[in-house]
Amino acid sequence: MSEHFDVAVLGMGPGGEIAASRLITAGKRVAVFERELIGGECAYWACIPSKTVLRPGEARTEVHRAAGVSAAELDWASTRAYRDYMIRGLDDSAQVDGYTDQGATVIKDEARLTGPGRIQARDRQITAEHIIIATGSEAVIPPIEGIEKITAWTNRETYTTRDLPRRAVVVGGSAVGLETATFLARFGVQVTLVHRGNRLLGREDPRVGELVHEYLADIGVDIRMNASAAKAHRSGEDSVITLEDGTEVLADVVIFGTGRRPRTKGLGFEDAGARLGEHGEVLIDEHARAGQNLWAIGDVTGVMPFTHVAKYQGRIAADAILGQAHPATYAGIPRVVFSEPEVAASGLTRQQAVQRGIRTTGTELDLADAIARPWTYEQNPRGHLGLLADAEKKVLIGAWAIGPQAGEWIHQASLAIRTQLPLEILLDQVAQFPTYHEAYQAALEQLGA
Ligand SMILES: Cc1cc2nc3c(=O)[nH]c(=O)nc-3n(C[C@H](O)[C@H](O)[C@H](O)COP(=O)(O)OP(=O)(O)OC[C@H]3O[C@@H](n4cnc5c(N)ncnc54)[C@H](O)[C@@H]3O)c2cc1C
Ligand SMILES: NC(=O)c1ccc[n+]([C@@H]2O[C@H](COP(=O)([O-])OP(=O)(O)OC[C@H]3O[C@@H](n4cnc5c(N)ncnc54)[C@H](O)[C@@H]3O)[C@@H](O)[C@H]2O)c1
Repeated sequence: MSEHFDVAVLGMGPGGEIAASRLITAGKRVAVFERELIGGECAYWACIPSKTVLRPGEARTEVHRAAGVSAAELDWASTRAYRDYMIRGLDDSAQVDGYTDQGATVIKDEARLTGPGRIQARDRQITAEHIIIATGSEAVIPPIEGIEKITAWTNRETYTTRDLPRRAVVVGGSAVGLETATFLARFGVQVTLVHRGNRLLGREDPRVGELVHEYLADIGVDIRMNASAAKAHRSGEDSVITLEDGTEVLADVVIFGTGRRPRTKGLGFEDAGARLGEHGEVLIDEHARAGQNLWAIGDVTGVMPFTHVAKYQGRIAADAILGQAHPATYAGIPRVVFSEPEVAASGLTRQQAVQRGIRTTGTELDLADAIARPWTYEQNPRGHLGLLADAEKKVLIGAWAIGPQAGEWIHQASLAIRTQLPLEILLDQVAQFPTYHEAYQAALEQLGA
């Protein structure tokens, strides 16, 4: 006999958690399914451990760069201990109890859909009026001949490792690759970064890639551009990657930051009415609807694979189920890479704007030339801000920033892009002196806003 619920949530990463919590609070009868750990990739193997282990290196850099303070040393054993605390020792029993106490039915098993409104988890049959698919994504390792012979890690092994390797090859020059290279290099690991594109962070403005390249090279990362990992073999203790031009790079471990794929295979989503896109993602409308009473949120949708987007879509879907539908809009959502210093972007790149036929004006500001905060913050100050405006509508359409805490101060641009705030209002904003936010006024004046 099957059990019936108002809503079933498949996958309890950040997207599933937000949706489930909202629905439980609204009094719905909710069943949640999780095949691994409640909290998902983000909480145990991705955002949380990576940002936790990046922070000591960042703090040490700040100590070294601030005038009048010295002697900061990194300690892997205590960093690891704090990381393990932050990832709850890979134990989600408190989360299971928490949801159970709130009245949800927690099923720690893999679920698959067997038809509209029907779910199976092991031998348990469940029906639900609404189903939310929140099954996330999984790391992709490119098909490389000989890969089985080497020590190959993804983010999972990297961010739960007990011991640091002495030498690492990091494959992929996007968010995972850059954050991983920064973390390891800061802890004294000899890092070679192999990237097949001609610039790092290839989806961002080319200037961002250039600046990131300089900063990463400065901390000792050996960067190989236009280089694709073609073959792999083991030589004694070494894992060896042969690049397409025949060059060999060797290390104790090869870490892949080569993208992720939506987790949809074999889960019966199409039988329940969902349509999958060319990368296997569940296609959704602006309410996160994937079919009749079927919803999808987070990485599985392939819309913007970030935790803040998974959480946003969780709110969108839950509100639609609760009869308070409001459409999602993805304009101006920030994209931050927690390298050193941080890289942040929002809205369109110039290339994307041109493709949409927008006439643009843009500017780039070296923060040290324009504002005081970088100088009071550190010696030899770092930081740039780039702004892109629609020349006809006179609104901001894109922004990028590199500098200490850029992930915090990008939000001013995010809000302006999202709300299409007129440039003249933005220019009339008065930022606290001396802060990084002052860069916006300087850049807007340079832009001739
Ligand atoms: C190294 C790394 C660092 C990152 N850092 C950041 C960051 O700093 N900021 C940021 O915004 N994003 C970051 N991301 C991206 C972020 O991790 C994802 O966007 C986010 O986890 C997506 O959330 P989700 O809920 O869609 O899926 P997930 O977190 O992937 O969770 C999905 C859950 O569903 C479960 N599941 C899957 N299939 C089933 C099934 N059939 N039945 C039951 N359960 C199932 C899984 O076990 C998992 O727990 C990072 C990613 C990586 C790899
Ligand atoms: N701070 C954050 O918000 C954050 C941090 C990490 C990851 N993430 C998210 O996680 C997802 C995965 O990130 P990612 O960096 O793994 O994926 P990605 O898809 O952004 O980038 C993968 C990179 O690997 C390169 N690559 C692929 N195969 C290669 C090969 N054989 N040799 C050399 N280079 C190769 C690609 O050209 C690409 O640049 C992204 O969507 C990202 O947004 C977010």
